[in-house]
Amino acid sequence: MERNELYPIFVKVHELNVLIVGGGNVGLEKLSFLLKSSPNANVEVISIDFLQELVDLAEKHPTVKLTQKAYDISDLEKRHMVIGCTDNLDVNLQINREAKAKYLLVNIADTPDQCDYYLGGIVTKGHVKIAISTNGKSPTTAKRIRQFLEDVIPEDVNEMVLNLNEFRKTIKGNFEEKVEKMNQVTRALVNKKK
Ligand SMILES: C[C@@]1(CC(=O)O)C2=NC(=C\c3[nH]c(c(CCC(=O)O)c3CC(=O)O)Cc3[nH]c(c(CC(=O)O)c3CCC(=O)O)/C=C3\N/C(=C\2)[C@@H](CCC(=O)O)[C@]3(C)CC(=O)O)/[C@H]1CCC(=O)O
Ligand SMILES: NC(=O)c1ccc[n+]([C@@H]2O[C@H](COP(=O)([O-])OP(=O)(O)OC[C@H]3O[C@@H](n4cnc5c(N)ncnc54)[C@H](O)[C@@H]3O)[C@@H](O)[C@H]2O)c1
Repeated sequence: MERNELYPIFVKVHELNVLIVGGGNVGLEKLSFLLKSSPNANVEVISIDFLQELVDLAEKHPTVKLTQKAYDISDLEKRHMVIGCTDNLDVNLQINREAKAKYLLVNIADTPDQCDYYLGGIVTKGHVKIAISTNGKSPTTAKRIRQFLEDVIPEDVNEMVLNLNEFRKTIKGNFEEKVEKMNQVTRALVNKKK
């Protein structure tokens, strides 16, 4: 069977510069998911025209900038990541090519073979964040697993994180002793009831 070789990372998009090219339905979907998880993401959306819904969403997020123009290579200056989602295949291919030449991470929405990275389904419970990918095989499955986990993971998992964060500051000893202590107090979570 083909392996999933993707390596997930959690990116500080509020400290990076993200470019989205294309302000239509797909641009709106990608921007919505990005802002849902990262409301202060630094994003510029460049597009010939914009869906009104996308304009309304951008107005609620001061770190989102909209620029009305056709894409050209200069738009890739000072970016860390790029998402291309125009309705012009040639432009999307051009974005992919030009971004790759600059060693930028590029995603051409809904086009797995043109992506250096995929956007995933995301579950957020306070400080706990879980990202889901099906290796690009079934976004619908990623969405359903996201909905399932949102339902079954309790909201107060965040309390555990905060409590353990406090507790860990009180433990004395070397690194091994601390790890042992943290494992001791959380053991009940994984020991199944007999
Ligand atoms: C997770 C999520 C995040 C997000 O969008 O931010 C996401 N797609 C979502 C939903 C969704 N997208 C589509 C449908 C319609 C049903 C369907 O086709 O299944 C639905 C479901 C719905 O809307 O109900 C259309 C679609 N998408 C892709 C293709 C091409 C293909 O599959 O080959 C097609 C067909 C286009 C066509 O037919 O022309 C490809 C990609 N979509 C990905 C991410 C990446 C892989 C993620 C992974 O590894 O699993 C990848 C590879 C690239 C990328 O875009 O990053 C978000 C759910 C968020 C959530 O709800 O939590
Ligand atoms: N809508 C969907 O649910 C869906 C699903 C799967 C695939 N797709 C595909 O994804 C692509 C985008 O779909 P969409 O629904 O977002 O299209 P759309 O027409 O709603 O939006 C495309 C956007 O790209 C912009 N654009 C076009 N050329 C540009 C350029 N040179 N520079 C900058 N901006 C430019 C347009 O101004 C427009 O805002 C299409 O190829 C479509 O076939 C769409």
